Amino acid sequence: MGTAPEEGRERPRLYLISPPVIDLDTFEMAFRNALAGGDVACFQLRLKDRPAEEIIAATKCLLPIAQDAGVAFLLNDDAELARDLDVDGVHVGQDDMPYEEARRILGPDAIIGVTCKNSRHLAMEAGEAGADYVAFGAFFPSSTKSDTVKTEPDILTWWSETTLIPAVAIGGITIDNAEVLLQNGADFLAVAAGVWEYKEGPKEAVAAFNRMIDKVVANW
Ligand SMILES: Cc1ncc(COP(=O)(O)OP(=O)(O)O)c(N)n1
Ligand SMILES: Cc1nc(C(=O)O)sc1CCOP(=O)(O)O
Ligand SMILES: [Mg+2]
Repeated sequence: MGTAPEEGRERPRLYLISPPVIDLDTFEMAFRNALAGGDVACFQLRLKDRPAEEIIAATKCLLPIAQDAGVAFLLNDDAELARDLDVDGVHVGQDDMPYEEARRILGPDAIIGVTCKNSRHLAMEAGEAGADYVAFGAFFPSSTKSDTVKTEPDILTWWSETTLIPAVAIGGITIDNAEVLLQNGADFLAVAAGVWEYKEGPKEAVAAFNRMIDKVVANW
């Protein structure tokens, strides 16, 4: 991972979120293509409200691919399933389970991220509790999730000046709108539709995000 020498800030990275519903046969190839496109830090399997068997089957197929590529694999919502499937961690929202419970289930080494919407208070709470990252958003209208809270990029500036805990930016992020989030201090860009629905395909989307990140970092 590269760093920007002037500020000692880590190079921001891409955090892929799966579509909420997938056809595994098709998605496996899309996933391989995405990971072949360039640097990806993390993948979150977010099969929203799908049966456990579907999540288990998708994890068994996709986890080895992520591991081969050095990409962390997180489940959305379900810490117990994350433990049982031996993935790298879980993302929990405010209506899922408290961070502390997820940590108790998954142990000290798991990656646990917490949704903080547009709330400085929630982020401080999650950070003090020990979250590995806090997620702010939605910064832009999302075609993937409807119940979002509009969030302004300056929360990322405040967070990056307040703490070293990484900030994940999420919600409607595309290659065309992401730069402001990087300029404000996002450590990770969490993206679903902006990759899976990119007109030239997921591999080119990941490549284009990485080119954009490199361009921004070069000007720090
Ligand atoms: C990285 C990241 N940030 C936010 C969310 C949203 O979590 P949540 O509020 O629990 O909503 P659902 O994703 O469960 O619908 C996320 N999943 N990932
Ligand atoms: C899972 C999720 N959480 C959000 C939040 O605001 O907390 S927005 C979102 C959807 C991310 O997908 P896309 O990149 O297609 O908008
Ligand atoms: Mg959730």
